[in-house]
Amino acid sequence: MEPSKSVIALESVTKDFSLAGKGRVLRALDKVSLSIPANSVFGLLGPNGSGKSTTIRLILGLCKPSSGCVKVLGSDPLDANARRKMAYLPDSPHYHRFLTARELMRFFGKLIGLNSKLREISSRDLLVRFGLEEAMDRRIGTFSKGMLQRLGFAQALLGDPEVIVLDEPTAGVDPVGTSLVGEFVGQLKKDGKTVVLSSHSLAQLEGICDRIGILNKGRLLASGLVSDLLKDDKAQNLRVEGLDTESIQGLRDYVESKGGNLEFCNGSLEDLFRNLVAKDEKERLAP
Ligand SMILES: Nc1ncnc2c1ncn2[C@@H]1O[C@H](COP(=O)(O)OP(=O)(O)OP(=O)(O)O)[C@@H](O)[C@H]1O
Repeated sequence: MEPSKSVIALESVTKDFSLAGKGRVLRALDKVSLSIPANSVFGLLGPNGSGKSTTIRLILGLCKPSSGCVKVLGSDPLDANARRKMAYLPDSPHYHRFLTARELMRFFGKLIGLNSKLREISSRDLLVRFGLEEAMDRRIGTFSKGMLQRLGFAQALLGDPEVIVLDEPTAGVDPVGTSLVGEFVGQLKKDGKTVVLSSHSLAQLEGICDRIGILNKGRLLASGLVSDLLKDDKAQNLRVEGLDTESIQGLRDYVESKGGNLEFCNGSLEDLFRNLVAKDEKERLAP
């Protein structure tokens, strides 16, 4: 997709950080280009230090590229109009313990400029939607982790944003919380939103994202539709049970000698990720 049609576009973005006192720079992102179309769920994957948070910060306008260009909804991420349509949920938001859920929603509603009527209606609707109806007048300090997670989702949706950025939404979350993230993101997609999320949890992202970008040491190794990337990946699995390698080979020879085909299925996102990172590491070591 052309960058102009993207909701989020990075064009050859490099981000260098100067290392204080060392007179050197650290290249956190190296000529990264990616394009995220409207109504997609884009997962940023990568090992520690690969540049996921830096990419998110650039998209949110919290830092500027050293070179290259970032556009959100066709504008600079610092453009007030673009910012109004963006929401961000950090991995572990810190809310004031003494506020009630409703007060917190009012507070954020005020911050984003909702008038008092809309603030009240949206706060209530969102708290109800995320199962916090009974708890909306309780202090946040008494909330369980799951309730805090749901409150975070409700807060992120105040102002009806078009683009929602979730930083590591599945980090440190149990399987119930993880499936809630899946449901939440699935609903956002149905509502026509564009979602960007980062994670180390490959298996979880596979069910949630329709597009991914894989980063390693600041380089974007692959990006696109999960289905296309997995189709292209050379690592495929043969799904058979109870056979050793020799028998599988025998089975393959036999089937092929009869003019038949063995059924292959796509590898997992985990395989794709591991293969790409291993290949990149090998290339970096090559003289
Ligand atoms: N403000 C900064 N000053 C100096 N170096 C930085 C700064 N922010 C990030 N870096 C470096 O840039 C690289 C990419 O960091 P980034 O936080 O984007 O990676 P990440 O993929 O989000 O990592 P993690 O999964 O561990 O959170 C790392 O080497 C990091 O140390």
